[in-house]
Amino acid sequence: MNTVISGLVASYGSTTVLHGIDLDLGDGEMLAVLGPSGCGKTTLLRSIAGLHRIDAGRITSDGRDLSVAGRIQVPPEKRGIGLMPQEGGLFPHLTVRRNIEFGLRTGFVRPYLSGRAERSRRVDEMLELVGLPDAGAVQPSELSGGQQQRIALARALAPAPSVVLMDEPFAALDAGLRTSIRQDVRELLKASKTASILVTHDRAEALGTADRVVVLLGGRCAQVDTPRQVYERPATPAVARFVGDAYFVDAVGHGGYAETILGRIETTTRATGDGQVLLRPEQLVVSDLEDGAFVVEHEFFTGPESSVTLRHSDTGLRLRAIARTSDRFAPGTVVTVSVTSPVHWFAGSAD
Ligand SMILES: Nc1ncnc2c1ncn2[C@@H]1O[C@H](COP(=O)(O)OP(=O)(O)OP(=O)(O)O)[C@@H](O)[C@H]1O
Repeated sequence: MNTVISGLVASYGSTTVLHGIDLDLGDGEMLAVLGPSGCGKTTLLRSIAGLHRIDAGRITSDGRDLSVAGRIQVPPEKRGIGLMPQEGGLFPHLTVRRNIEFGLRTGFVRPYLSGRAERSRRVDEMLELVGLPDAGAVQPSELSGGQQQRIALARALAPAPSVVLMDEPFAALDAGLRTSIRQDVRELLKASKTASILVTHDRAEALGTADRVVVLLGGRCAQVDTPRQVYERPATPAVARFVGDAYFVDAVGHGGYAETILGRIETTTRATGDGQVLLRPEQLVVSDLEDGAFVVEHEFFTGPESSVTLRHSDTGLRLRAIARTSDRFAPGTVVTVSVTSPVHWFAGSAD
């Protein structure tokens, strides 16, 4: 186990922001911390980096204490942790080579990287790793946003940290570039076997990039799990809502299925008694049948697919479904809604 956080409590003055976080980060693992604005994501990163003094709990790396509340506070530059801030934070007046070297001159330096020739070789190695072998002599301003992020990663990785912390590193990039650069960054971190924590409030970024996702709600870990588990088997209704569009429908469980106003639906876990099922838009299929129980309210064309909002005629329940753009659903059309895959079950009420 690489980095272990136990019982971490962090505050600003008398306001507690993190209320007892337990987390572990395995060797080479990529963890995404996903949560709404103000839930404490940056505070968690700053605590791990040693930039924020914790009030209770402990942070260790490879068995070494980095922070123990009230007793030990290893300074940031001695933690063996690399930081990749939002928008890269490259020094504009230094060449790319000098930017990467900067991390090798300050802070924790591995003995094998302490000589001048070794440092120079390491910079070349890092430029090669991030796919920009000839960029050493240029100024950061001559590079695109995506290239600057690669250099920021090269700088963070140069001292061979055991962990790299990334705070919304792709926020300033446009949508298309974001998707490709985050996969590049993931591959680079995996290639160098470096563990990492990515802070984001972008669901797709967290679910599509990390090995495990930490859903942080109100300064507490609501769930720590693989992206698929977090999405398909959320621990609580609040997690379900945060990681995707979620609709809850009253149901009565009968073992492997539940009875609902949409009919009998298979459940992923054993369902008994009163509860609710979680429906995601992509699980719903809309069919144009005159005896259906739903009415189309709106149809939004988004290019590859259409988003159809629906209302149950008797109960007023509203759902959103994803439909093929070749199927047209005009407002007012009477339709049936069926569920294509097993659904997640919550015992009791989801509210
Ligand atoms: N220096 C500070 N002094 C006082 N309160 C702070 C300070 N920094 C953050 N906070 C408060 O602590 C809480 C958590 O902040 P934090 O920046 O960790 O959240 P976040 O999840 O990273 O938010 P965002 O996604 O908006 O960056 C917020 O309520 C914020 O207002």
